Amino acid sequence: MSTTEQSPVVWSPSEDTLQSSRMGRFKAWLESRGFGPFPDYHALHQWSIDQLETFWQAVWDYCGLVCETPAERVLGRRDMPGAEWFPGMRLNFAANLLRLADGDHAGREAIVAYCETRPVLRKTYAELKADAGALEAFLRSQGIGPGDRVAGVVTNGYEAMVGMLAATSLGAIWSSASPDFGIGAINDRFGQIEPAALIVVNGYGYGGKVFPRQQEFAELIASLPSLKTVISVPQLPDQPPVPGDKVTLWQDALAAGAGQPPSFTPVAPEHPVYILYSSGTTGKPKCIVHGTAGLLVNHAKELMLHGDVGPEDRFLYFTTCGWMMWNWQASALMTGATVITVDGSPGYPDLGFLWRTVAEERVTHFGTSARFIAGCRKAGLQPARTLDQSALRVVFSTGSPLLPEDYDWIYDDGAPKALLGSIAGGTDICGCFVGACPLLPVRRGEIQCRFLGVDAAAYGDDGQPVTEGRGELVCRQPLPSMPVCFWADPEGERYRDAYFNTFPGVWAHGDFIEFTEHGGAIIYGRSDATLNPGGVRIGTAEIYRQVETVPEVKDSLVVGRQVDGDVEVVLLVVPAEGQALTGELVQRLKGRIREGASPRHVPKHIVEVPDIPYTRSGKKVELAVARLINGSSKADNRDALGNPQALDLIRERLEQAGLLPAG
Ligand SMILES: CC(=O)CC(=O)O
Repeated sequence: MSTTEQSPVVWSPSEDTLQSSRMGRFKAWLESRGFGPFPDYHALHQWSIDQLETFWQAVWDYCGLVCETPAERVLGRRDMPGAEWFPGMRLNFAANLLRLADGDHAGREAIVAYCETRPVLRKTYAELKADAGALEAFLRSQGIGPGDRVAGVVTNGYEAMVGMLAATSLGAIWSSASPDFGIGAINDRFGQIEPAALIVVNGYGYGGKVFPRQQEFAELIASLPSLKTVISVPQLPDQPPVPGDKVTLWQDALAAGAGQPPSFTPVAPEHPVYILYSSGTTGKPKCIVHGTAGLLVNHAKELMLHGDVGPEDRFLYFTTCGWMMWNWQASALMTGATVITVDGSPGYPDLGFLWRTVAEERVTHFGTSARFIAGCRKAGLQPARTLDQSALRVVFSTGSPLLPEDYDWIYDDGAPKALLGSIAGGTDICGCFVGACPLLPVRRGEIQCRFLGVDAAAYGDDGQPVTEGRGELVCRQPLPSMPVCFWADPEGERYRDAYFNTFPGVWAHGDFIEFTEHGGAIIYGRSDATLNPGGVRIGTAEIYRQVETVPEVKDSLVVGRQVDGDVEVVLLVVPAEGQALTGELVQRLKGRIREGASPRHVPKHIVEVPDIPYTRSGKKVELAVARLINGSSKADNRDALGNPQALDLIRERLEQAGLLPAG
């Protein structure tokens, strides 16, 4: 079957969208300047990678980004790693995020913050800017300056946004973690970057429960001697603040700086704006440093052009401050949209909560994870039938590959009128290589396109492009949001090792991908987790696609077990509520995998387990289970996992099944 038959069109842009979406207008704007003509999106994409410098300057100009001193050119050095973007420019990140905060837009809602422990908070652009200025003034009074790290242990709410804007306005570097991280996990991150300031909540709410954390956070403060000042956020309003002599209350910090506007201190284009972290499942997380201009221009392209987000829109991405989607969400401010933040459990009080919020808040762009969409499908939710979704135009999904059945769910019961934008990239680029486009149809099971300015391809092991079929996702030309460096990696060795060792001079992302005949993409999982039974490379998502649409299966994880120089496929299954892995279900799963994928994919062993381990940003940790089953001596960093006890239970079950190596 061709991919056209496998991937029918499930959504098409209207004539109006083709003309009036920002992407449509950008295309027309370029054509009116003598570029093109571009008969379709793919022609525009080709031009964007052929004329990389003209393209990125056009994004900068069209999106209305601001700088104090323009760049001498778009690209200095072109090498990867080490490409030099916008040399000579001086700019400020927060000034760009707040570029529409004055004039007519000042009174518009900038942030609507939903929180399990406090009432909904609504703040205008004028208020957000004023609070960012006040907090910046307080930070400065504490001796915080450009290049210092300001760390946040915060929930996805108003204070996180104000903290980030205050820090980046003064030229400091923002880095955040979620307060449900263990102290060890936070220390693994912030201990490396030595923050000068910390903004920390006194606890948080999740799933209807309250988690006070003052004592643990006091220990965290004691373990970070670099701190000059700490600001305690009253996330649990009835609870005491985080104790300590460096601590100022949030409201006192704002009062101290009240009336001072943000300075919007100009910095160089490569000046770090964010430090993000790899998941760190073995050893300490890598500290990934993102530069100001590159991240900004790439987010402008992704949000305004690919996402079609603008000043009239209402944008909700469900995330925590420990995931790069938080930084992505924050950049929606530069579009002038209202950002609706939600902190707490996506399933509290029930799975319908986010969908109801989308309807009540007239959200135009709703972002979530593939896991959440699959959960809604499995729970039989039908938001499209019961809620007013007339405002909703785009649903974004990321975190893991979105199954074809989840496209069906969105278009039957979820949000049938919306463009379903499956987007993929990651922390490494704080953005996407492939994703949504308002000018293209959505095909079942396919990501719509390569993003503009992204020279993505699938490479075979020989370092040549694969024209048909699967390969390593690579990027052959510099992308502005590739990291400027890793923290504390002066020779750039860890950075090169992470992305440029497989194919010198070419970014290898670590995803196993196929580009389709429509110019779309399908991701089959992480390339380091691919299975090789009989020497044939299989992506883990190929098996999840078959297994996770069986109603009796709640969750699953697949790994390769090395036996006598070959690989056996081992599938772990968490049965749905009230179900068990019976002999009949095992046979049905095998049959389904054989038919839907191939006989090669059929697992040799299928084992029932109570839970699947996930990273803190919601990704299955296949490699930790692979290490376990293959007796690897590499130690797991349990702090990196959201539910480390799942690994212990899997160890027990694998042992009972005789699948662990002796000794
Ligand atoms: C955009 C992404 O790729 C986000 C993620 O999965 O981490």
